[in-house]
Amino acid sequence: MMKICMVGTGYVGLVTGACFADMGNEVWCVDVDEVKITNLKAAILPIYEPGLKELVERNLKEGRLRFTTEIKLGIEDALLCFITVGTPPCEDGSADLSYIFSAAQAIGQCMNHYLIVVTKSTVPVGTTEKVRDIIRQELKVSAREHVGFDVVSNPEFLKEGAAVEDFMRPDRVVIGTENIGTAELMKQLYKPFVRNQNPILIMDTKSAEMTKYAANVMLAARISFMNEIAQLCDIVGGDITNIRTGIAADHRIGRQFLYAGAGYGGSCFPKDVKELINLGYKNGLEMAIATAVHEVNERQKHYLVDMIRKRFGEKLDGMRFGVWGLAFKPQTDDMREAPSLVIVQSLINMGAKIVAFDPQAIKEAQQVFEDYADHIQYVGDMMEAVNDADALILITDWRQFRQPDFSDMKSRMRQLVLFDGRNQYDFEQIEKYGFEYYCIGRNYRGK
Ligand SMILES: NC(=O)c1ccc[n+]([C@@H]2O[C@H](COP(=O)([O-])OP(=O)(O)OC[C@H]3O[C@@H](n4cnc5c(N)ncnc54)[C@H](O)[C@@H]3O)[C@@H](O)[C@H]2O)c1
Ligand SMILES: O=c1ccn([C@@H]2O[C@H](COP(=O)(O)OP(=O)(O)O[C@H]3O[C@H](CO)[C@@H](O)[C@H](O)[C@H]3O)[C@@H](O)[C@H]2O)c(=O)[nH]1
Repeated sequence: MMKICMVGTGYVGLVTGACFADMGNEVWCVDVDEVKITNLKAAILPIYEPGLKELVERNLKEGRLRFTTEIKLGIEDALLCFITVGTPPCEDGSADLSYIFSAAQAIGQCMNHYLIVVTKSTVPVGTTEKVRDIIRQELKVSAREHVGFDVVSNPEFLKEGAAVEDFMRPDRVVIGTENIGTAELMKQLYKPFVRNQNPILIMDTKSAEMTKYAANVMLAARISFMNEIAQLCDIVGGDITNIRTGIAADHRIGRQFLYAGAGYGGSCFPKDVKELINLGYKNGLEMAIATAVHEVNERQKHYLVDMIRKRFGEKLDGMRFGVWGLAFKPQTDDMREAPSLVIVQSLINMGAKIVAFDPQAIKEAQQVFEDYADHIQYVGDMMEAVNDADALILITDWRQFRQPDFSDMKSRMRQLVLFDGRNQYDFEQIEKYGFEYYCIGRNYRGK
């Protein structure tokens, strides 16, 4: 059993804290957001994440997981303190490290015994050392210079929508430290999570920090690459789904993250690609691949809108578009950088009315689209979204959209036009019902 403090109780802090607690550790989750903490004490979660509520409820009840706004209380008995605050993008694309630095300051101000401070947030190379400097400085000010501590980089690789599963069974755990004792302790902490020969990788701090960016940008690059090939297929022919299976059979390429679609979104890929570009720029190196990954994704987010424009023209006044899926991916209510933001706003700006359904993200969407409220109607059932619609747009690949009742849709829609941003349907299946079908990288009409 280890005593652990999480500073920042968002996706990563809450999932990590709950999973550590579930393995028998004693965990305090700290956050500056009082409402969040009050709710969490009553097991009311700020996010939707499969399996997380049960985990929080169980560990709260059994006393291993506790919540507070007071960092002093959180680190009082702790041996490990994880920084899991946000690192959102600044205007220029660089990571905003102000939350990291204020967390480090707060830790330094109340630390009075040996503590290992772990940066789990995604941070650019050198940040963990800056955290060390800030803590050292704070200890000096409080004349507690004799208090020892260490810093470690331990980036997190969980995916939203599968966060608990990913944390409980990680492909690998990356630990960046130059200290053998700290490495050993971190290994002990993660031992229960590592199965099937999946490694715990000990490396230097800077490599650990960079590994996180390299992983995300590599994954984002696969998606942008497939999206670009898909757009080319729409011009010259070929079906991106065939091409995907054709290349995925090569073990060197593999099967995952090769799905063309409406573009990648979320709180990680877009910001991490931009930060890597920015880090290169600041250091005199043009990050040509990351730049292209970003640019292709921006273009991809407009691709469905371009198709709609080609089909219906510039002016969509009086037209009604059903939308299936608003979250940036299935199994989450997260709307950060979701492709739906670009698509819905563009269509409204062209005069359209939107009728939207998402299984989890409607509450989030209402906030995000506040300025567009007069032009969006939210419905609680996927079929309601297609009533009187001139077209249906599928943006997020929630499983429940996989096999809809096409004949019911046919009886409800004004025009049978379907824009599928996630290649969910077969042509034969769709055309049998008389739908005009547009998708990504399978639209070649000149055959
Ligand atoms: N969301 C993911 O799937 C994911 C996965 C891997 C890594 N990451 C990285 O992890 C970090 C956190 O991401 P997130 O999605 O969990 O963020 P989040 O926005 O969901 O949560 C951050 C939390 O930190 C709190 N906070 C801010 N300053 C604080 C302070 N000084 N003291 C205490 N709490 C404070 C905020 O109130 C918020 O609740 C980011 O760097 C992100 O890139 C995220
Ligand atoms: O083949 C694919 C796979 C994903 N996506 C899109 O890519 C985005 C990101 O998806 P995913 O990676 O599943 O979700 P995230 O929760 O953003 O997870 C990523 O970002 C996290 C935060 O850094 C990392 O920890 C994870 O390893 C990394 O996968 C979503 O918009 C998906 O729709 C595609 O378009 N095609």
